[in-house]
Amino acid sequence: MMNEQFQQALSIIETLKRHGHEAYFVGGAVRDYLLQRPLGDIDIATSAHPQEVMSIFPKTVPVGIAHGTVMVIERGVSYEVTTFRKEGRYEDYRRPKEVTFVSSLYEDLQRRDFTMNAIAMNEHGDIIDPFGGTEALKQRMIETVGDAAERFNEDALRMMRALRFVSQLGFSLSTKTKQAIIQYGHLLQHIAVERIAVEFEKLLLGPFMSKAIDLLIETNLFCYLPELATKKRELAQLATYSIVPTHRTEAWARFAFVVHFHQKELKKWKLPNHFIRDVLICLKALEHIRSLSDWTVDTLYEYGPYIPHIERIRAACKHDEPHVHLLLKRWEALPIRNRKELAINGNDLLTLFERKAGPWLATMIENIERAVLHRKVENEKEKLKEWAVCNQRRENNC
Ligand SMILES: Nc1ccn([C@@H]2O[C@H](COP(=O)(O)OP(=O)(O)OP(=O)(O)O)[C@@H](O)[C@H]2O)c(=O)n1
Ligand SMILES: [Mg+2]
Repeated sequence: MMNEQFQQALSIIETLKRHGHEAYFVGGAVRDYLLQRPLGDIDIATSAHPQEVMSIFPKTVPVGIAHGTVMVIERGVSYEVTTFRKEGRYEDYRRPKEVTFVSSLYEDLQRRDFTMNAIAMNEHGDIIDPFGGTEALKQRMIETVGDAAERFNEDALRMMRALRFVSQLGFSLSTKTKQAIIQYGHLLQHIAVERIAVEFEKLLLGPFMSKAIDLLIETNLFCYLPELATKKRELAQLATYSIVPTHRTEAWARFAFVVHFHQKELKKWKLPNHFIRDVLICLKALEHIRSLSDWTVDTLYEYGPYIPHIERIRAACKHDEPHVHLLLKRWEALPIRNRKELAINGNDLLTLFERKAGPWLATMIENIERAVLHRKVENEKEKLKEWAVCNQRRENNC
């Protein structure tokens, strides 16, 4: 029978039905349920209009009223409830500005991207599958609903979605779907970079990333991704890596490292600045950490929280085993993990030397930090004071 997440969501369907509307589970959750994979968000399609949905449920957020979507919150879980619709007028190959609500589930499913995503399930767990989605799941095949050209012209992002599903599920593209991507790949130029980046990130994180990257190359879709048109060879290199990234920072940093992206290129992908900063830290580390022996007391200390990312990327690029656990143990065993753990601070030193703050202070703290890290002195306040005074004398003598 239905799993727990669906059971929880059942009350939403039942409430809608009690008010005389049709309602079904649709989209990725039904697909993943049939594949016995962990479910993401649960989407519900209904004949009720957004205003009706908002009046029926006590807790709702109008997240996309224009597209017919209302978020319903029940017992702390949010569900996207979307009115049966077909896309309206298409502008510039992006999702339409307006939608037309339709009365039947069939028409709603008909406008969805792939057959595996166009399966509905009712409150009894019965499957409604007018486009052969379950068969496609069995065949492990990604196939557009109806005419591929139409589906990709409605929303060109769907071509990226196809490849990210390849990466996540290991499925193949049907011949007609692949041909259409080759033919309409250029439409991706009309899509907001942020939306492309979301799909590309999922592609980078998938267990079948290599297969997806190979298809990105085979279909020439990579030509329409920011800063990648000239990076065919580098992308092909990325496709040879077998380690599945465990984190988005790791995924992007590995990608950036292989295709030689720097700040400028990462900005073109419109990634948030704080995230770019994290990726750049990993890239800097990868320039000099090439083998396990490059992990020294100093590099462990410098990159601390980034060690897992960096080590996994290093290993992936070298077709080597990552030694994350070992390195984290070594990192934890360091006398200090960051400057805040020093048993002495700036104020202590100002008092000790009866001097005004100045550049000398930063140098002094850095010297103490290095000395503690390399076990030249114990991390104890009195010992550090003593060491600081001696250090100062030594400096003055030279
Ligand atoms: N460009 C798009 C985006 C979405 N959909 C439809 O809307 C559903 C929900 O979209 P979304 O949550 O973005 O994707 P999922 O398929 O649910 O994948 P995930 O599990 O990653 O959320 C999809 O299954 C598909 O039926 C579509 O037809 N065209
Ligand atoms: Mg979803």
